[in-house]
Amino acid sequence: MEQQLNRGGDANQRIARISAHLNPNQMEGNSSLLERANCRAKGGSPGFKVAILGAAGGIGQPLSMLMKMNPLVSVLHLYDVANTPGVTSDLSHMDTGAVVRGFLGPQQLENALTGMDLVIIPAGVPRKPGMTRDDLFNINAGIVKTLCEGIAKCCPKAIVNVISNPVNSTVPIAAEVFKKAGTYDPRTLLGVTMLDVVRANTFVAEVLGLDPREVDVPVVGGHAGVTILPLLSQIKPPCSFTSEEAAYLTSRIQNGGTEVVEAKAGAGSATLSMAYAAVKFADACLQGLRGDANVIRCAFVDSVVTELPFFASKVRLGRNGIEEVYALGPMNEFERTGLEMAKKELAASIEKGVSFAAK
Ligand SMILES: NC(=O)C1=CN([C@@H]2O[C@H](COP(=O)(O)OP(=O)(O)OC[C@H]3O[C@@H](n4cnc5c(N)ncnc54)[C@H](O)[C@@H]3O)[C@@H](O)[C@H]2O)C=CC1
Ligand SMILES: O=C([O-])CC(=O)C(=O)O
Repeated sequence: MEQQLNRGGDANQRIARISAHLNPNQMEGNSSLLERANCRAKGGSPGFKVAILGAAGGIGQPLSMLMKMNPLVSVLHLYDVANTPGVTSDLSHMDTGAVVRGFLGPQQLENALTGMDLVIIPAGVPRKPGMTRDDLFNINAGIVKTLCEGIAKCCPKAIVNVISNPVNSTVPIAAEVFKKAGTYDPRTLLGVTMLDVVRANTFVAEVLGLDPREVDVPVVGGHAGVTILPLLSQIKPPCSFTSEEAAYLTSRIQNGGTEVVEAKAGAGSATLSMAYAAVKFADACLQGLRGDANVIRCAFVDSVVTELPFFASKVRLGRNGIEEVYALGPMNEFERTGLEMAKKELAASIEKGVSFAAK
């Protein structure tokens, strides 16, 4: 008997294990017999530290689960103003490598952010039918501003993925906050437009009768209505479209978000496909940080490819975040007309974000 107990470690280790079982929440500030410092370390498993802000929401929960399954993640911090204990407890039972810790409320924001390599922000309210993304500005602008102030203070070098809408304004707000704090590095701030690419690949594959996994459509501009500009002429594999097909596909891609908002009939906007897209994008950022070559995705970034200060286009991701922002490439007349419409709306949305942050 004694031998068996000894095999299981000394008394302190046994108590620690029992206590861990009694208190699995891994919540910041939870007191129990077990201090986290007493846990047996996981041997410094390689990987990145990722924080999700808004982790208990419609996007946040599936996003947190998918990031818990990501082998590139060693530590996953889940922050929200509500419900993080339950989400953290639940996810902490998954037998994947990432260690999950939960953080609840503004007092715990700094601890949630300290030491992070990548911060993903899906915090904020979603649309209801009849609303535009810009209608979310009044609530979400302040949320993103406060969270970015925390990032500037606690992990100024982290890569930041902004999901909260309206992305066309929240990314400029984040940039202004970082500029004000003296921490702005345009290579590390990315508005997540991956869902537009995911939708474009899916809808184009439907029309062409292809497997969506074989299709790659660049989507440039921004992330709202006409600012979402799919470049069907640059699709891989190369394919041609009739003008009716191009008009149908462009409209469906631009209105994909509204399609989901209407189908959910008041219960929110895209969450599951967004979580999938966010993880696809976050994984690319982590691959870049790891030093993988040729990691290229579309994102809404600080840019000189047009006269606007921000624009979504293809970027190459690397150890410093964005290593290269690609020019838009050749466009047909339909796309050039779309580009002019996109730029007009984008300019106003960017300006709205910049002046909000200046207040
Ligand atoms: N970039 C994109 O492609 C997409 C963006 N979105 C946007 O993502 C945002 C989130 O959408 P859902 O997850 O569906 O909303 P949700 O309402 O289900 O979840 C939002 C979460 O944010 C939390 N939250 C609110 N204020 C916070 C704060 N100050 N700090 C931390 N967390 C806070 C809430 O407690 C909630 O858990 C919305 O703004 C939505 O428009 C949605 C789909 C696609
Ligand atoms: O449409 C919305 O409000 C959410 C969103 O950004 C999207 O699904 O693309």
